[in-house]
Parts: sequence; structure tokens; C-alpha cells
Amino acid sequence: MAAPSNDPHDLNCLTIAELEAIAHTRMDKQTRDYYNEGADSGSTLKENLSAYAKYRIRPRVLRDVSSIDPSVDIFGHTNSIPIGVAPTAMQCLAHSDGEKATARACRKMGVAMGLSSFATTTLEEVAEESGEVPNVLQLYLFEEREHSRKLISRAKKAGFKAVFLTVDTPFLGRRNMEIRNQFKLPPHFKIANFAEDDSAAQEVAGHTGGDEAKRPSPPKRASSTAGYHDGKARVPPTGPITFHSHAANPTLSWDRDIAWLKKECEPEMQVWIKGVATGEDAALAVQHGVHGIVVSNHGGRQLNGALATLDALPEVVEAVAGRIPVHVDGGVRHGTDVFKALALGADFVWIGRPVLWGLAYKGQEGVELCLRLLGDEVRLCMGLAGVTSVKDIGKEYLVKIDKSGFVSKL
Ligand SMILES: Cc1cc2nc3c(=O)[nH]c(=O)nc-3n(C[C@H](O)[C@H](O)[C@H](O)COP(=O)(O)O)c2cc1C
Ligand SMILES: CC(C)CC(=O)C(=O)O
Repeated sequence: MAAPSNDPHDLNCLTIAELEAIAHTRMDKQTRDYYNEGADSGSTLKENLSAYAKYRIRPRVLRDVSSIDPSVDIFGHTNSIPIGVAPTAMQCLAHSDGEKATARACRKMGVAMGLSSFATTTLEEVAEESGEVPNVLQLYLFEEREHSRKLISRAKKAGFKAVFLTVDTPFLGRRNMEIRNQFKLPPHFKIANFAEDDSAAQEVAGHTGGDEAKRPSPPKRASSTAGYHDGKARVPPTGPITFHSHAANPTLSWDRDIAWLKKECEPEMQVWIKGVATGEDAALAVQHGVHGIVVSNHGGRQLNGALATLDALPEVVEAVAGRIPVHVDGGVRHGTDVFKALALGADFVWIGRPVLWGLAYKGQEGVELCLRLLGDEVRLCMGLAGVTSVKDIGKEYLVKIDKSGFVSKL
């Protein structure tokens, strides 16, 4: 395995922060706001990032780190780095090649990809681009089961390894810029996975802007608060599948839905849940026979005021006690963040927005750059901390530092 290298890949962009800054100039306001914002005041989004600064690394020395292996096994595949691409919706907004570009980059870099139910590319097209690299289908389990059943069956056929059921979305978080911008998918893009279910499945719903007449196929149930909790009696969604009308499902429950999903998916695909943030729910997840957990707060886009994912991780790891894998996402912007998450007990880390910034910068090449930057940083961090294999990264490599500078061992 290669030793770390400091050779730059792109002199314009040496860090994820620089990638974010470049991407900022390449996206229109609607897209930039939709991708970047968090719910409400955005404090959970910020804390997802700042939580990493509460930990410092305890490097060990004189350990012969001339050969470092940052790879991990996931879904029977050797992932080149302990990082995967988290599912994020509507990637064609960032670049015309959208999810296809992401899949090609993942294939080249040997990195697993999560595909959103609300992608702008079909899961079959993504599978085609991915080759042997494992794909995971992120699932919003709809109240209209038949749509979900069809999607699951297509994912099985296309060789997806798992579904990640998103469970932090009984209602949509309140994203104020999205509301103010009256966010909608331009009509030349499609919510591709449902286009065949519903020829009017363009994302035209949601925040009505008084121009209904110009819209291609107005959904039957669309309002500026669709998907949000407005305190009124709920009407289950019918009609065109749009994210404002269908993504949120407040009826999901442990007993009925996990059993149903396992029956639909297994044995071809594993069932994971994405969006667990407490030890209690982690224990229930194990009890209900899921294959793995992603500790996530949806990148701070759902419940603002929720704990940063890095802060929620230790209680989940403790509750799971090694019985199933625990992954984490949210706020990962540096190789040292990845190292810290692994040291706190995560088996794997997923990244969301940095990939979108890579896409916006240069399509496939930009996503590769994003993964290279983080991969190089992970390798260098491992070497400088005195670790040559991911399995050896444990909490003995971390200390926690409080606001007054007091350092405590974990
Ligand atoms: C623009 C955007 C769209 C997203 N779409 C989805 C989605 O469709 N399904 C889902 O489960 N999570 C979705 N997420 C959440 C990500 O999967 C992931 O949890 C989050 O982005 C991780 O935080 P990070 O962006 O700080 O890395 C989305 C996140 C963003 C930023
Ligand atoms: C289809 C959506 C609800 C996408 C999403 O999860 C998000 O925007 O955070």
C-alpha cells in the first residue's frame, strides 16, 4: 500500500473548504441554498462540523508506517477508503451528468455510493455506471406501498446491495431558504425513479409561487407546506410523486414497517436504517433485525437542535455493542474527521455535501477530486497518528477537550 503523498491533484483546490468555495460560484442560488442549508437556524448543521473540534488525536510514534492501508470491507467489496458517498437528492441540479457522474467517480475511486430515492437518474442507469462498486438505495418508504415495492424489486434486479431506510423524516424539516426560494426542480429534470409510475412525476410541487398555469403538470396535492407538520389532519398523498408530497411519512413504525421491508428486501438486499441518533433506537434496530445503522441527522436538515452526529455516535456504539455495523454521516470535511469518527467506534463514514460541491465544480472529475482529497487526508492522518490499518483505529487515539481546555481521556 502506498505511503501518503502531498502531491496536489488540483492547485485551485487543495481542501474541501476550497472545493466548497469554488462550488459556491458554480451553482445558481436556488441550488446552492437547497444543497447547503440546514433546518431552522442551522445550529445542528454547524454543530455537526464543530463537534469534531472537541476531540484531539493522540499520535503514536516509531511504528513503521511506511505502508498504510486505509481500505475497509463493505458489502463484500474492498472500499479503497473508509468513506462512501451519502445519498443526496437531485444531483442533476449540480451538474448535467448528475448521479451518473457520481457513479463513475465512485467506480474509479473504488467507493460505495448511496442513491437517493429522489435521484434525477434511474437506479438502473446508476448501476450500469457503477460496475462492481456496491450501491445502496436510500428509501423513503411511501404510504402508497406499491411505489416502494416496485422500487425495491428494481433495485434487487439491478444488484443493489442494501436499502437504507431513512427514518428521520416523518415530516420535512423546515428549510427556510428553500421555502423562500419556492424551490422546485426545473421541468427538464425528472425524479427519475418514479417517472414510469407517474408520467407527471416532475418535481413541480411544494412551494407554490402563483405561476401554476406555467407548470407542466401540477400535482393534485401541493402546497407551500406539503410535507411539513401543520397540525391539521393528514391526508395520505396521492397523485404525482414529488418530494414535498411523498418523502415524509409520519406513519412509519418499528413493528409493521421494518418487518415489511425485510420481507421485501431479503435475502438479496440488506436492510439498514439511516437517521438513528440515540442508544434506545439503536437497541431497537438490533432487536428488529436490521443489518446496520447509519447515525445521521440528515446533515442538520431535519430536527434542528438535535445532537451533532459525532456526539450521538458513542451512545449508539455502546448500545449496539458490536452486534451490527454502525456508520455515521454529517459534517465530515477532513481526513482527521474520518479518523475521529472511526476512533469513536464508527465502522464507516458517509459524506453528503462535499460530493455535491465536487459535482458542481467539475462533474465526475470534481467528485473524484473530493474523494481523493479526503482519501489522501485519511491516509496521512493514519500515518502521522501511527496506525497502518483502519481496524486499529480506536478510542485510545483520542482525547476530548472541553471549552476551558481541559483534556480528558476517553
Ligand atoms: C442536498 C441534500 C439532499 C439530500 N437528500 C437526501 C435524500 O434524498 N435521502 C436521505 O436519506 N438523505 C438525504 N440527504 C442527507 C444525506 O444523506 C446525509 O445524511 C447528509 O448530507 C450528511 O451530512 P453532510 O452533508 O454534512 O456530509 C441529503 C442531504 C443534502 C445536503
Ligand atoms: C427528497 C428530499 C426530501 C431530499 C432530502 O432528503 C433533502 O433534501 O434533505
